[in-house]
Amino acid sequence: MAVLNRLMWKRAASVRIFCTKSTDGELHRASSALSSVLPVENAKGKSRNVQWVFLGCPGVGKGTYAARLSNLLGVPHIATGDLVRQELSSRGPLSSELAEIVNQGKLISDEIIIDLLSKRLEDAQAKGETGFILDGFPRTVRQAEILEGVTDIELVINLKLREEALIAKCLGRRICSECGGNYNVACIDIKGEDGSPRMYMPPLLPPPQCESKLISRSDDTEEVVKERLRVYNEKSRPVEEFYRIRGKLLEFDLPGGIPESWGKLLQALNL
Ligand SMILES: Nc1ncnc2c1ncn2[C@@H]1O[C@H](COP(=O)(O)OP(=O)(O)O)[C@@H](O)[C@H]1O
Repeated sequence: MAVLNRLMWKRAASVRIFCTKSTDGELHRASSALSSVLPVENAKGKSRNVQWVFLGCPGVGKGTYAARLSNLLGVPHIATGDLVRQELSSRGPLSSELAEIVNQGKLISDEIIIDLLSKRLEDAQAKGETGFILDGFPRTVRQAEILEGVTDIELVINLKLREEALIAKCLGRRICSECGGNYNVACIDIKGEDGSPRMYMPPLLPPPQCESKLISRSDDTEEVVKERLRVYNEKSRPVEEFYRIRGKLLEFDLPGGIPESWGKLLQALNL
């Protein structure tokens, strides 16, 4: 109970960030909230609760592979993009401000994202979940520094795919508005050129009961996807280097769709 009280108090402090202009002090409060809920047993080797991060451009498939690994290893898959979308659909005080930023393809502030992540980790702690696979966080060097300051990330998997495939994959993405299933209607077939092999990614079509209920994300338009790629190169590419110099980065070039890539990814991860 004392732990919970402490968390609630820290939450109250970090929630105030929503109402005020951000300062380093407030970011510090948010990162304290984050450190108070991150699991520590892992570092002591009590159990194998992986603490992994997925990096990669929009549309590369971070969510797909992180979700599969989360099922396989029994650790929560925490996608900050999902946390942002939940906040948007809650129609809380922040939602219109966040919608504008997300629909322009920009990043939301480090303070807000850390606060959303802290709340999710509090829920994980309450449910007794241990370990995590983070997807979409960290996305700036500042976020990476904060995370590195509060926990020991073991491995960072950097998924890579050619840019023409990334755009087509984002534009083909569909979600079932009823069951939440993720599908992709794009059929990607890029001819091999200059020594690079042909890349074929078949569509991932929905079952008949979902077909009439498919929706697209509002930020998956061509203009916004291009802006998200630009922002990735500017703000998130340096995060790859941050982990590379710390010896934590595993580069993984996706050879094609899920059937072709999944087994190779498991091999690369020694699973
Ligand atoms: N770590 C983060 N820092 C800042 N903004 C974030 C972060 N994670 C998600 N977002 C916001 O949520 C949006 C959707 O995130 P996500 O689903 O991970 O997108 P993508 O498909 O571009 O990887 C991002 O474009 C950004 O506005």
